[in-house]
Amino acid sequence: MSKPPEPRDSISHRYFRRVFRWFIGFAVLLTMVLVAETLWQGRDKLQTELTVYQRSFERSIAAALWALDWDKLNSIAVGMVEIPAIRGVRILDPGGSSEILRIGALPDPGAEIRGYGLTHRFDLIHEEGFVRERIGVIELHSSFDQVFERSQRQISLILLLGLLKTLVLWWIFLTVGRRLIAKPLTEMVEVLADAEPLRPMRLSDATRKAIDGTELGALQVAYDRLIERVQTAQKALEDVNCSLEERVRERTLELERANDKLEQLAHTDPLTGLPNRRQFIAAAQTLIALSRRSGRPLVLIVCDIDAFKRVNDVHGHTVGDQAICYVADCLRRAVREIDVVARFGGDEFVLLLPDVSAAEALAAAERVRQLVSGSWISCPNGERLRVTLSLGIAEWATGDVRLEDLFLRADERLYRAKAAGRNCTIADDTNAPSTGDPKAVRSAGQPAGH
Ligand SMILES: Nc1nc2c(ncn2[C@@H]2O[C@H](COP(=O)(O)OP(=O)(O)OP(=O)(O)O)[C@@H](O)[C@H]2O)c(=O)[nH]1
Repeated sequence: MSKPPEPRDSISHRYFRRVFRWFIGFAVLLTMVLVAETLWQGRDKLQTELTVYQRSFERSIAAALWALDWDKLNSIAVGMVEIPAIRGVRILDPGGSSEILRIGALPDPGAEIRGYGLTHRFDLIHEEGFVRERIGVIELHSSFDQVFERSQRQISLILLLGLLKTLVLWWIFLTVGRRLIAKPLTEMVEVLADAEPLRPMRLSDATRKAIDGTELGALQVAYDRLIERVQTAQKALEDVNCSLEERVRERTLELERANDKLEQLAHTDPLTGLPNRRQFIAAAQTLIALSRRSGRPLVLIVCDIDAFKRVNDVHGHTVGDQAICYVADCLRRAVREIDVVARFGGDEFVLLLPDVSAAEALAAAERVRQLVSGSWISCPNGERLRVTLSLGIAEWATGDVRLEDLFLRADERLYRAKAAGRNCTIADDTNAPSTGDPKAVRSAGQPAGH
């Protein structure tokens, strides 16, 4: 199980850090606007309050000024300055240039900030009947502290709510972002890190639900489809592999069969199915070696179809082949299982008989000769063809070294059998052909096939 790569940062953190940088900037700006608006409203309220005080005091001040009652004027002004909204009172002459009375904190004449609602100035009017006369100008001064004092609660509330709003929003964004983005992504990474190769992404139900219909959901579906395609391609590859393996197996079998056939052909005579010269020599070497080791007898019989050239000439090669097969069949039937029978070439056959005495070998040779001559071959023209064999026998002797030594003696006896008139067997160096079958001696002077 491989450990998933550790991310350097959380995507939700990074994403929301960036979002909040902008969000906080905007929230601060908005809060500043709200604070400014609140201060502006505070200034308006102060203005209204000063107007209310103007209405309350203007008559008594105007009366005291008309009567030039300085004590009363002074006590009214002192009383006014005790009101929290009024920091200072100044009474000017009707032209508004010379100061008549000054109580409380007042800005220097040049430093007055008019238009900000901190100084409320109005005329003092004396009315008598229908006569209205301006007898002076009065200024009520306030300060920004008053505005702040009046707006303090509201501003604190705005700042507190702004902070709370930002924190709550930050928390909501992080929680939702973690649930919808960071957690599914982490699970995807872990699932992929632990997944078996070529298996679809197995996510929990909660995560599947959370990413359903989103880019992450699409990513998971795309991954699963990719795996499906890879699986299909892999299956196709396996099929191709299987069929290739099957074809290779078939080809190997065919080759093995062909090799067996070749092997068989290399050792078998194709016409008769008997072992050929090559296989006979190999078998003979083994039997000779066994015989030499055990000291048990081993006999070679060489046979040749008599006047076979004439068979070919008179009856054609097909009948000649038929005759060869007939003789091969007789040989097969006449010998034991352990004996080796082979077609040595042309119309010449050989038999190798282990563990037989000279007499038994001669009997076997005679059995073969009689079997061959005892029946006939049906020719296509309806004629009956009888073939005979001449045979030479030689027994492995103590002075023999090679197979050729045995062959020399057997061949020489075969020639003598031919010379003795054919259809007979010669088993020794006397000139007498085998007389086991009187017919053999009788037919010796006549050519085969007649
Ligand atoms: N039909 C056929 N003829 C073959 C085959 N192999 C060799 N021959 C013929 O067999 C004949 C062998 O003749 P020889 O053994 O020399 O002489 P022969 O006529 O048998 O006379 P003797 O051996 O003296 O009795 C030749 O004419 C070859 O052409 C074969 O596979 N089929």
